[in-house]
Amino acid sequence: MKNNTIIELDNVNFNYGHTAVLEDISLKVENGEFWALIGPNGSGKSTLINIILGLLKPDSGTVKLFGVELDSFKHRELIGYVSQKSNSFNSGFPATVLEVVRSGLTRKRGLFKRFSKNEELKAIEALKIVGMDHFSGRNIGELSGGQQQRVFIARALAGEPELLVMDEPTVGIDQQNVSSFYSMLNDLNRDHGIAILLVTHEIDLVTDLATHVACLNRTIHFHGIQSDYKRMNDEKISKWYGHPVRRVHQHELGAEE
Ligand SMILES: Nc1ncnc2c1ncn2[C@@H]1O[C@H](COP(=O)(O)OP(=O)(O)OP(=O)(O)O)[C@@H](O)[C@H]1O
Repeated sequence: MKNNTIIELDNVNFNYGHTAVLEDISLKVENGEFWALIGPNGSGKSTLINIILGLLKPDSGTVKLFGVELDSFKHRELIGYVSQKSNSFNSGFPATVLEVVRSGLTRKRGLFKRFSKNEELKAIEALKIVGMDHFSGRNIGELSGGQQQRVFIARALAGEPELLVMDEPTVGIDQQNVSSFYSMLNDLNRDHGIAILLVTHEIDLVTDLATHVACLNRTIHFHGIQSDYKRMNDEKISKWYGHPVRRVHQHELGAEE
């Protein structure tokens, strides 16, 4: 299903009771783009994701996915979702890495049928993409948070999505592994052409990866290409964030451009 515009929000409003949480949100995500959605705590990021996933209905405005109005959209398999709470299995959880990834395929096979060889290969392929194929026989609960999160990306990839939506997938992952996690997302986007919508608090690191940035605090304060976001001064960002923000630039970290 090829459609250049993957997500199209037009004047979307959403309230919890009498509290306005999202106001006048308009945003377009095109095929192959990598969007970082940033904003302070409580700014409406998860609410917006839930609207895109069809879990919440906007009070007004329109949402189209792959060119189709949300109410009529049937191809949920085109969207893979990874939440911040995926990586919290305890060590005794009785499922192997391969089983977790294969469970991403069940929608297509129907219950109680055996997995075909082809599906098994798809699951292994997805694990290879996230660099976790050598863990396929291990119990999911024995892996670190970062490794579990890669497995959940593989699970989403096994369904062959065209868009990957992630809500703070690096929560609980240590800093060293966060960088390699983001570089894996970069490969997914560039080499496999998968569009990404990533909710994150990592306003420095991720904006070197994302092609586009949307800044949300109840309404969208900025949306556009990464270089324009980088050019904006920190005072402007602090203003809509509601508290002082200072971005650390790569050259300050001594990293090569
Ligand atoms: N089920 C709910 N009922 C009422 N209010 C809610 C509900 N869920 C969220 N809210 C409120 O809506 C606002 C937006 O919440 P949301 O979780 O979308 O923000 P967020 O940007 O994802 O926050 P965070 O970065 O802290 O995860 C907050 O003020 C929150 O308290």
